[in-house]
Amino acid sequence: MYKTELDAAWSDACHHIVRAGHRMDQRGWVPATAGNLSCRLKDGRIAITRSGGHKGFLTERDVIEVTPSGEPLVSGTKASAETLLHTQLYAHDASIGAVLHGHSVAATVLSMEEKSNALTLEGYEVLKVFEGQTTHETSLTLPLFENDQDIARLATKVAPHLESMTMGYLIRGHGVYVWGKDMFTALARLEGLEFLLACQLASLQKAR
Ligand SMILES: CSC[C@@H](O)[C@@H](O)C(=O)COP(=O)(O)O
Ligand SMILES: [Zn+2]
Repeated sequence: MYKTELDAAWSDACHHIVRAGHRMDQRGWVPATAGNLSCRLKDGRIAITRSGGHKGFLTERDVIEVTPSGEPLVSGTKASAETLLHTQLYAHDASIGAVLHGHSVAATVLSMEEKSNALTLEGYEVLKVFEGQTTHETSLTLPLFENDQDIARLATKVAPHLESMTMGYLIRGHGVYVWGKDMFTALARLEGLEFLLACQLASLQKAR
């Protein structure tokens, strides 16, 4: 492949990340510098947001390349502190092309209210936004992991569950990870999920 084609693919990946970051910010899912976004190019390169950037003001310059084990390719650049949670998903499943992480109010509060190790959403029409669902008479269970500032250690807690997870998981008091075959799919899943989490939060508040 020629360098210009490689660069065009990189630009495209950055564009997807930047647009998704802006949308997540507009929806209130990534307050201040919270959240991180990545995608994997067809040639295997991994593009991820740099650590500490505001996702509402993302530009192409805030996207950096990391190796499959999460090391920045260019020294002096600092990849997301949670890069390992992205790269473990890419390593686990070759069909994953994008990973999104947000810190919405609903994901944060519900993950603290739920005391078990999973949160189940059921009976909602919007469950049908997820592929393969044809009725509201279904449920989606998201694994829920304890938060940990040691991301390598957190990744080891997530690892045994990778095989059984379909599209995402929650971290207690922290937020949500969602993935898909490409950025459009990951973003649509996140949007569906955030809607359901917001509904669940509203019914919890009503019940009190
Ligand atoms: C600034 S609060 C959120 C961070 O601690 C972290 O959880 C996060 O999502 C963003 O980290 P980052 O290193 O910018 O990718
Ligand atoms: Zn986070």
